[in-house]
Amino acid sequence: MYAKVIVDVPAKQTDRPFDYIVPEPLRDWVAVGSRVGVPFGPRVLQGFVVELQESSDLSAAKLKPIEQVLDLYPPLTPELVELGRWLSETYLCPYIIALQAMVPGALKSKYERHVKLSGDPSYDDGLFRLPVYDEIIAFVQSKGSVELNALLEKYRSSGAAVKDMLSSGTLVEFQFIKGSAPAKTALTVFPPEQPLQYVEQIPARSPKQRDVLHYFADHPGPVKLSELVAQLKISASTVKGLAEKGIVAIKEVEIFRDPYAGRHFQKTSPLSLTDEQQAVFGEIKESVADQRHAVFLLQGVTGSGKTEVYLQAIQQCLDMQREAIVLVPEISLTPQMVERFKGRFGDEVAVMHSRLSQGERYDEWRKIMLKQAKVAIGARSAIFAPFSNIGLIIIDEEHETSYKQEESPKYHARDAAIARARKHRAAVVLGSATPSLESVYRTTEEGGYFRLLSMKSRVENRPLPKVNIVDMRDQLKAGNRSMFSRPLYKAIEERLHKKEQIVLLLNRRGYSTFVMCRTCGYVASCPHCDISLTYHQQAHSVRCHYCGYAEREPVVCPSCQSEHIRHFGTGTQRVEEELSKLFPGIRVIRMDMDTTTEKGSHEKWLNMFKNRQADVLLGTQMVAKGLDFPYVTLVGALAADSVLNLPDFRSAERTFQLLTQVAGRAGRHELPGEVFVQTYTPEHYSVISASHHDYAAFMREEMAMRRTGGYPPYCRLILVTFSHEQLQLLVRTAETFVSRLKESGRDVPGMDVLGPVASPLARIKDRYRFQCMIKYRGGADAARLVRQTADSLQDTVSKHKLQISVDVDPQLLM
Ligand SMILES: Nc1ncnc2c1ncn2[C@@H]1O[C@H](COP(=O)(O)OP(=O)(O)OP(=O)(O)O)[C@@H](O)[C@H]1O
Ligand SMILES: [Zn+2]
Ligand SMILES: [Zn+2]
Repeated sequence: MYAKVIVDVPAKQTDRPFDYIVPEPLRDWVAVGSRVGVPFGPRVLQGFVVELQESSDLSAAKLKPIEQVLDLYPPLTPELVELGRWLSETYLCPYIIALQAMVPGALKSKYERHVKLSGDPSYDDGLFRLPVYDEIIAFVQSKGSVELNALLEKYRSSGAAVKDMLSSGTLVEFQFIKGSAPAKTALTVFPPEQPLQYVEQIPARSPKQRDVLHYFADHPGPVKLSELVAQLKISASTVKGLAEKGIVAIKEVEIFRDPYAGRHFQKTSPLSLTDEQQAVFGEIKESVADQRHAVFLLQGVTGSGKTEVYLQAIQQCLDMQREAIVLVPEISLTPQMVERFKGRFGDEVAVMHSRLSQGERYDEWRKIMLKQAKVAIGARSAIFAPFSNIGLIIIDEEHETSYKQEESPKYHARDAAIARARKHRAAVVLGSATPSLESVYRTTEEGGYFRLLSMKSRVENRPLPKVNIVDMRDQLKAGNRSMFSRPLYKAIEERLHKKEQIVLLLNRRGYSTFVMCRTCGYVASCPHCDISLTYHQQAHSVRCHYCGYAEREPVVCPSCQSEHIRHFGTGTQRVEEELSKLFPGIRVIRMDMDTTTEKGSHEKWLNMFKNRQADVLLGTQMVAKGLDFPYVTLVGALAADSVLNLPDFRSAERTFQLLTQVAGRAGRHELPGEVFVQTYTPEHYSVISASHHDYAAFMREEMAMRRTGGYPPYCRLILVTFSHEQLQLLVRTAETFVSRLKESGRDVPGMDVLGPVASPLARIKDRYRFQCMIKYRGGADAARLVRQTADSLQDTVSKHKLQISVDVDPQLLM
C-alpha cells in the first residue's frame, strides 16, 4: 500500500503530494487524514496522508516508508482533507498550511533536536579525552537518544565538549517530531457490582476500607481516586489495599480538561416562539429535516430573538442524530453566550476559543473527535470541527470581519461553512441585524441562491430605542470642548440618579492616544513602521501596535527640546478619567485590549456589570455585541465617525453596523432605552439610517454606491501586497507583476488590475509595502492567473527574500 503525503514545508516546490510506502505493521493505522512522520531528504518531517493507493507510479525501490504514525485516530476526516484542498485553491496558499489550520495548535508540528551516538561507543580512537566525554557518552547511551537542549542543560559547563563531539561525529543530531499532545489521565476506581458483599472480608482493623465499600453501595459507578480520597478523608493506600485484594480495580482513564468544570448551568427549556420566530424556524426546520443543503440569511433586528431560533434549530438537528456548529465572533463568545448553549444542551456542547489553554482546546476538540459532543460553538476556526455528520451550521453576526482570517490560509469562515455544508447536505443559517452586502447580494437573483428570512420586531414588541444624533460641531461652537455633548451629559446624570446602567462605546481605531509636541507639532512615531505610537498609561510608555516597539513616554520633544509634549486623543483611558472628573463617585468598568488580556478578565468585568457593581461599561467594539443586560437604558457612541474616516470602501457599512449593534444594547427588557450618537458628520446616510433603525434604506443607498464605484458585491477583489526593505527592488517587482498580470489577463472579461501603489500602511517592521488590487467577476480564472504570475516571480522572491502576500476577498485593505 502507498500513501500520498503532504509534507510540512510550505514552499512552492514542495506543494504537492509525495509518495511513501506504508509498511506492513502500520497498515491498520494509516488512513486518509493521518498525521505521519516521513523521511524527507536528511530529515524526518511531519505530513498528512491525503490519499491511499494500491500502487504507485514510481518504482518501489525509489520510495521510502512512512516512519511513524503520530496519533491514535487521524486528526482529519477525509472530508476535511478535501476541504483543505479547496482552501488552498480558493485562497491561494500551500496545501500544508490549509491542513494545519484545521487541527488544534497542540498538534501543530513541533520538532525537537535530538542527539544519539553515531556508532559503537566502546570504540577507542586512542586519543586523550576528558572524563566528561565518557560521562556524556554513557549518558546518551543509557537513554538511546537525548534532546539536545536537555543534554546541554545537564552538562552546562561542558557545552564545548558536546559541540566537539557533534563536530567530530561521535554524536549525531537528528530531528524528532514531538508526538501527539498528551491526553490527560486520572486514576479511577471501579467498584464491584455488589460492594456490601465484601464487607465481611474486611478485617475490623480496616474500618476505612469498609467505608469505601459503603460509599460505593450509595454511589455505584467509577469515581476518580482523588475525589474518593477527598470525600472520605482517607489515604490512597486504603483504596490500593482494596485493589490488591481484588475487590476494586484502579485504572488509568483519560479525562478531559473541562474549562467549565464545577460550573453549574441552569437547565433551560425551549421558549414558545413568537409568530416571526416560528415562521423563520419553520423554514430552517424543513430544510434540516429533508437533509437538503440551503443557506438562509436571517436578518433580525437586535433583540428579535435570533438565538432562541438557533437553539431550537439545533435541537431539531440533534433529534435527527446529526451535529451542529455555531460560530460567533471571538469577542461575543462570552460566558453569557456559552451559558445559553450549555444551558440547553449540557455536556453535548464543546466550546472552542482562543482564551482556553492549549490543553483545554485540545480536549474540547477531542470530545468532538470521539463523538462525545454534538454541538461545537466557537470562533472562526471552529468551522473545522471534525464532525462527520453535520446537519446545521450557524454563523451569528455573519457580517463580522473577524470571520476572515488575516494570516494564511486567508479564508472566510462563511464560505468555508458553505463548502462544508454542501458536502454534508446541511443547512447554513447566517444571522445578523446588519447582514453584509455580500450576503444580501447573494439573496438576489443576480447574486446567488441564499434565502432571505427576516424578523422585524423585538420579542414582546419591545420598542427599539430612540436614537438621537448629536452634532459635535454645534457643541464646539457653543463652547463645549469636552468629549461629552450636553445632551449625553444630562442623560448620564439622569441614569446615575435613577440607578440605571450605561454603555459607552469608543472605537479605538483611529482614536487611540498619541503623543504630540504642542510647540512644533512633532508626533512620536514608530522607527520601524509608518504609524504613530500609542500611549499606555500603566507603564508610562508609548508602543507600536504593529511591531511591539516600545519606549518611555518622552518628557522633552526630541525634535525641538520643548517640554510641552504630552499625550492626546481620546483613548478609553482618557474617557474614564474625564468621567470620574465630571461625575465624582461614578463606577466605571473599562473594557479594551489592555484590560481584557488576562484569562477570565472579560468574564469578571461582565459579571460585575451584570450584578450592577458599576454604572458604566465603557469600551471598544467589545461592548457593542451580543450583551443582554436588563438595566441598560442608555447607550452613547462617543465618536461615531472614527470608522467612517478610514480609507476603506466598507467604512460606511462598518459605521452602520457598529452603531446599530451598540444601539441594540439599550432597552432590551422592560425598561425603555435611549441612544446618543456623537458625530461630526450627522448628514451621512450611514448615521441617519442607523438612527432610524432603517436597514433597508441603508442597504439601498450603499448598494447603489458599490454598483457605481465597481466594488464588492458587484465584483470580487484580490489584494496583492509586496514587501521588502529596499524600495526600488520592491517597486520594480510590483510593476513587473502588474504588467505580467495585465498581459495574461487580457482575455478575462471584467478583470481589472489596479496599481501598484504604496499601501495605506506604507511600512511595517522596516519593510516597505506596495499593493495592487485585482477586480474581477465570476470564476476562478483571475485567482489562477494571480497565482501563476506570483509563481513566475519566484526567483526574485526567494533570492531577495521579498514577500508577496495574496488575499482573496480581503476584508482589510491596509
Ligand atoms: N419566544 C420568546 N419568548 C420570550 N422571550 C424571548 C423569546 N425569544 C427570545 N426571548 C428573549 O428575548 C431577548 C432577546 O433575544 P436574543 O438575545 O436571542 O436576541 P438576538 O436577536 O440574538 O439579539 P442580538 O442580535 O441583539 O444579540 C433574550 O433575553 C431572550 O431570552
Ligand atoms: Zn517639539
Ligand atoms: Zn512598529
